[in-house]
Amino acid sequence: MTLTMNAVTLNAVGRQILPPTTLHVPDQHMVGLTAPSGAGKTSLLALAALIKRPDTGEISIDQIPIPWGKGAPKIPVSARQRIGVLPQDPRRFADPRLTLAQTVTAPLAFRDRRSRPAPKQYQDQLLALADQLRLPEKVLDRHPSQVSDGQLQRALLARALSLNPTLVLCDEPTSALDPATTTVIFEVLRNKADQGACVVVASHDRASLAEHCDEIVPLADLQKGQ
Ligand SMILES: Nc1ncnc2c1ncn2[C@@H]1O[C@H](COP(=O)(O)OP(=O)(O)OP(=O)(O)O)[C@@H](O)[C@H]1O
Repeated sequence: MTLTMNAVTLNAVGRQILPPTTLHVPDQHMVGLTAPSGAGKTSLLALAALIKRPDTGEISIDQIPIPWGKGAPKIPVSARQRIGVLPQDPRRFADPRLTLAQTVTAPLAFRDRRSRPAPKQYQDQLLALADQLRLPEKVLDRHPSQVSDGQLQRALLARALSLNPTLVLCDEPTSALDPATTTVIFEVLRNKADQGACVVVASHDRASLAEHCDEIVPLADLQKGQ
């Protein structure tokens, strides 16, 4: 999958919180995005994830522009399911009522129109994802409050990868994590890119970005000359 964002902007409460920004990420490519706090990287990722719509500008996936605005067709669920998102702040995002096994397999259950979590039905995928992210099997039956930040973050990345997305977007995936967990997460993302996905990682961890990404792009550079 390729992602192109052409001069996208985003407004909130009457002011522009993301100035015109242009980003192109080809497939098999992993881009590290850096920016000072509050500069708009979470906003940019929300646009790329098709969670928010840009106020101006255009987003294309595989060179096909996403239609927005009045009368535009709804973005199909199948298109959204090709996008895996790891949000900032796992503690806020994770549902405290679900076990890690239920959390990881939730997108599979949703895809199959199940009304409730069914991790037993997806045992093979669950164990493969847990193995990939070095998530011990014994923690899968625990709830978020019973696991470490690193284990929770790895479970949320497993969840983001559960439908084998071709676009992977991560917002500060390793902030406050130990070096071993950081390495696991970056290696898994690198593997996804090597297998053909387009990966965008916003992070302050320059050393990890330099080690694993194809390029590091400061957000300010995406806003020059627009
Ligand atoms: N819903 C909102 N209403 C008003 N302002 C907002 C809203 N969401 C974000 N902002 C503002 O927009 C700007 C960009 O926010 P964003 O979360 O995208 O930045 P960020 O680069 O991800 O920051 P951080 O690294 O601190 O998470 C910030 O100045 C923020 O205060």
